[in-house]
Amino acid sequence: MISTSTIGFPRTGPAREMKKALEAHWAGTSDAQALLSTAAGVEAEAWRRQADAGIQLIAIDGTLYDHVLDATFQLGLIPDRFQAFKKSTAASASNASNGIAAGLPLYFALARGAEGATACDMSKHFDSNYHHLVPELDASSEPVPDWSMLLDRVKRAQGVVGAERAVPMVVGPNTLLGLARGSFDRSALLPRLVPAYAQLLKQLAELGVPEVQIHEPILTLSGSEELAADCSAAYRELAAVGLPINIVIPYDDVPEETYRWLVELPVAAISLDFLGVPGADYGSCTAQLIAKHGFPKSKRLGAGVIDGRGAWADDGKAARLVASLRELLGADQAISVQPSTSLQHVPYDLSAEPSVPTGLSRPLAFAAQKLAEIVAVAEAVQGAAPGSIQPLDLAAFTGAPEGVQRELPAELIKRAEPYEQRRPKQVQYRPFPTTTIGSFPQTPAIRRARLAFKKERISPDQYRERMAAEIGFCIGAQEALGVDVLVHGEAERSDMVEYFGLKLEGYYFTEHGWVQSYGSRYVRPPIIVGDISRTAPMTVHEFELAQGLTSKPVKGMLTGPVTILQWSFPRVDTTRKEQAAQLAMALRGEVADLAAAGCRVLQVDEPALREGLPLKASRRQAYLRWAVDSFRLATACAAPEVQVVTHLCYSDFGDIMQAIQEMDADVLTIENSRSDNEMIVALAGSGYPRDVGPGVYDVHSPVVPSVGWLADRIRSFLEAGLMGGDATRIHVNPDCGLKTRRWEEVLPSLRNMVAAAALVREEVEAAGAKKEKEGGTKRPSTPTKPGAGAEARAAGGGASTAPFACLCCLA
Ligand SMILES: CN1c2c(nc(N)[nH]c2=O)NC[C@@H]1CNc1ccc(C(=O)N[C@@H](CCC(=O)N[C@@H](CCC(=O)N[C@@H](CCC(=O)O)C(=O)O)C(=O)O)C(=O)O)cc1
Ligand SMILES: N[C@@H](CCS)C(=O)O
Ligand SMILES: [Zn+2]
Repeated sequence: MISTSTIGFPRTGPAREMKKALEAHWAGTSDAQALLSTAAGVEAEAWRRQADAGIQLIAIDGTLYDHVLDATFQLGLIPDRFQAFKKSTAASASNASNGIAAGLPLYFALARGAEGATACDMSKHFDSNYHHLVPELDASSEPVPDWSMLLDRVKRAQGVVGAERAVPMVVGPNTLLGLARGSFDRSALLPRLVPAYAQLLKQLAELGVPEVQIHEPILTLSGSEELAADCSAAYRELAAVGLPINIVIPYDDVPEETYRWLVELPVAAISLDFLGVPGADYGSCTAQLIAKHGFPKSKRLGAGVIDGRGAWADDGKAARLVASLRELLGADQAISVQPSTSLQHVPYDLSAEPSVPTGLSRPLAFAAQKLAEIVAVAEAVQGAAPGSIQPLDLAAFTGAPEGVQRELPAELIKRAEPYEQRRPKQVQYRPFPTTTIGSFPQTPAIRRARLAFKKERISPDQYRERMAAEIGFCIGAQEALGVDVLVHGEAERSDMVEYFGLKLEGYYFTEHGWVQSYGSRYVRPPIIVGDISRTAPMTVHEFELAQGLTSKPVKGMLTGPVTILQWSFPRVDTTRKEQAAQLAMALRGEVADLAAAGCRVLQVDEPALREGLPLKASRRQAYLRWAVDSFRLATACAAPEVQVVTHLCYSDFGDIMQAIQEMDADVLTIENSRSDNEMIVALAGSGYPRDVGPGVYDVHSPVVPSVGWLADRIRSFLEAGLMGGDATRIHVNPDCGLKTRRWEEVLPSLRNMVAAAALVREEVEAAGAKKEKEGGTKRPSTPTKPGAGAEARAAGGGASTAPFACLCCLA
């Protein structure tokens, strides 16, 4: 009764075929049919690999961009602003032989935005570094399902692996609603979605699939216990179709109360995550839940025991776990061995790596290797020899445990002076100072140069010169645009985490270990294999080059310890907390070196701070404590005069406002533009007392925002009451880095951003002057808290023309 199954596989292709095909299609160099044909090839290759590995029930995965978008799109839940695309899709579908191809302009408009329609918001998928597109719903949302994409995929899969092994997968209705934004009543909308899913199940049954996987990770969240009645009703209706359902719940254990009713659902199989987050200091409670409450004999237990999102091989634990489940539930209990999450979170195949250091090739496992592990575990347990899988001695290759930074030293996490005292000593700004988040376009030329350097076709000196030229160009461009606080552009960083991993001791790097981050954007997470330390400065050279070219402040630019950890594959022999502390100590050295090199504004990005938040409310405080303390450990050595900026993006931060304040940064730049000022309202509402740079435009869209549109955004910050209307404390910047954009988009976008800031600045100053004239009231842009003295002096000396008043001007 032990079988094998998957619940998702990398959708990238072994050699990033999907990325290349998508980018060619968007660039207009390949048509829809070429894109669909590449996608079909990539999908077939993935299914074939799973079949060849011996997996019995193969999840029929695949997407052109994002699987959550696929569900929203096929349910026809299209926001009104895309009406024009909807109509043109309908028109071309009626003429075209291939309706899927005809739908692509609308599909990609939802994903990437288009003229007149901003893209759907993008958000972290649970606590992973994958990003889904957020469904937008309202009370009147009515599905208009067309499941052609999925049905077409299933038919193709049946041709590859046989009808008996091809298991379709779809994001479930509870999860879709749980991830959606908008004003709607979940209980009212669910019954409207369910018939659309039932229609899919009927069509799948007609195709002769053995079962369907309905992915419901939303059931891992605290609060899911309240879904009992709605979810049970929905699954009763779906089960009535007669197609066996496997409800798949990855990313964490389910809350105990949820487990109680989950096992009663009329489904054929329940797939649970037995592992949770790799390296977390808390474990998954799934095995305990089963031990305590049992598991119904009538259903198959999908045992997610192979780590779907860690890079390490199973160490024998999986077989032991399955064997113990079998002992508990009986040898007649149907159990399927499978990954804890979709394997989309790990690279495709370790054997593609040209050089894996000795001692690592056995313990590491990517998607292809994990398939073999699934089969080996099932065979071992079936053959009653779970011990045949040898445990690994992790300490043997991860270095001496004595080197581990176990605690965060309390005396090192406080800055020398409190915020109120140090902020007046830092760089002061005119109203609406403009800046960017760090990266500028990673052009094909930059990537080619890096490749040439790696392949030793150019010397280290030539590569350094190339990067220096990029920095020069970048500084020149920002000067010409009139940006106030400059950045060096991050040309030398292939990725903001990979770069630091490469410079730090304790990491292993892959050459082909790509993992999809969103759409056509992939990352190569470095793998932590030992204790982490810094052996030399990592960013000082580039900072000095850039600062040497301008008198405006250039931001020192670092990635924070939590983000480096979160976007690496962590060790599993020590906790994440300990690894974050090691990273923080290494970064602390860099902060000191940057400050010594004259850095006045230091940005430490923590976009993954929220991503690392445990899904269960009860586990959050402990995480936030060490996460915030790690950031402080890295930054607290900065002198009071150094302005510490942090940047957060890719998440909603409403529920960690307190932690954000505790980071003790002087300036917070935060993604904002896709979420309708939600963050601004939250910040204004909480009376956040420090400088804020809310993103004014979406960096994921190729659309160049107009001056008028940007000015409205900036005005809306004042209207929301941000910083009490003190415009010198409201920084104007894009949502995130510009590395994915082209200069042709960046230059006009930034030009418009600077112009919009100037426009609203003039308005604010004119309004202030008028008020002053009328009643001698204070100018709205005059700060009343820290920085007031500096601003007053700067204003006296012509604040509206000076880009900023720096420390030396104030001396
Ligand atoms: C901020 N984000 C990040 C996340 N995670 C990270 N680890 N890093 C992040 O920055 N998570 C949240 C968000 C997600 N956002 C993004 C945004 C952009 C990307 C991205 O652009 N990824 C690139 C990666 C490309 C890359 O690193 N390339 C390497 C190798 C160069 C290369 O591929 N060379 C080619 C030949 C090139 C040629 O001839 O033109 C080759 O080897 O074949 C490099 O630059 O050195 C992407 O393009 O996908 C990711 C996440
Ligand atoms: N400094 C980084 C932050 C990304 S979250 C960048 O600009 O790309
Ligand atoms: Zn960002």
